[in-house]
Amino acid sequence: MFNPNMLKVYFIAGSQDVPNHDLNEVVEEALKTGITMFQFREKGPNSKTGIEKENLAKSLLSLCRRYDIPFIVNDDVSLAIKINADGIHVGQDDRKISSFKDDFQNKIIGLSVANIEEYNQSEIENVDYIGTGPIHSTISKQDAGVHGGYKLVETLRQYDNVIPIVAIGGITEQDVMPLIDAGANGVSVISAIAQSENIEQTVKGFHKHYKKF
Ligand SMILES: Cc1ncc(COP(=O)(O)OP(=O)(O)O)c(N)n1
Ligand SMILES: Cc1ncsc1CCOP(=O)(O)O
Ligand SMILES: [Mg+2]
Repeated sequence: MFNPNMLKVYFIAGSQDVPNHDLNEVVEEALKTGITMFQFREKGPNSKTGIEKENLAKSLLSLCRRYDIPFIVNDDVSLAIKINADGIHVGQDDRKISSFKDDFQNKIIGLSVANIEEYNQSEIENVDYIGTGPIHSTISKQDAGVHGGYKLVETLRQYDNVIPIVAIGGITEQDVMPLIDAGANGVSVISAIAQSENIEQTVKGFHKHYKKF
């Protein structure tokens, strides 16, 4: 089911990231123009909860299905199971993968890993990819911690030359080449797409840099 090419232009968003727009419209535009995976991250100030969150998740899931793009849920394992999402992304402080991995057979499991220490304490054998960052400073996650630059990816790639890595944190299209050079398989972005005034141009801009490889 999982293929590392899915990490190339991995869009992450929740309604809080598009305060003046309908998230369904933003995600549909991004799907139409070539994102390779989507993560529903409804989290932080002004995000939806309960039935509103669930209904939004369901409508975004059906949009992703229409474009045949994997729909991943951030953090909320119960929601992912309930709506039959294509996968789940968890961090170091979220639920342990061993506690839910049986429910995600043939689905995608992503884990945030920022450094070797986190790598060594993680159930790497149970994950399809790792999300590494923050590469740069970010406006989209208040507790993202100190940004570590391309070196974060380089260090993890030297340690494990197989695990698919997606970079995250303040990424724009100019970062694609150096991140791929550092060993990433793709980039994940919130604001570069969510705040774009021309989503088509932005998504195609990311893809353009892969064509140089
Ligand atoms: C692809 C990807 N990588 C990293 C993260 C961050 O996950 P986490 O550290 O659990 O933080 P929250 O996103 O839950 O605030 C991610 N979501 N996606
Ligand atoms: C979820 C997450 N994890 C580390 S940085 C980050 C936010 C990425 O958002 P942006 O692409 O807007 O910097
Ligand atoms: Mg998390």
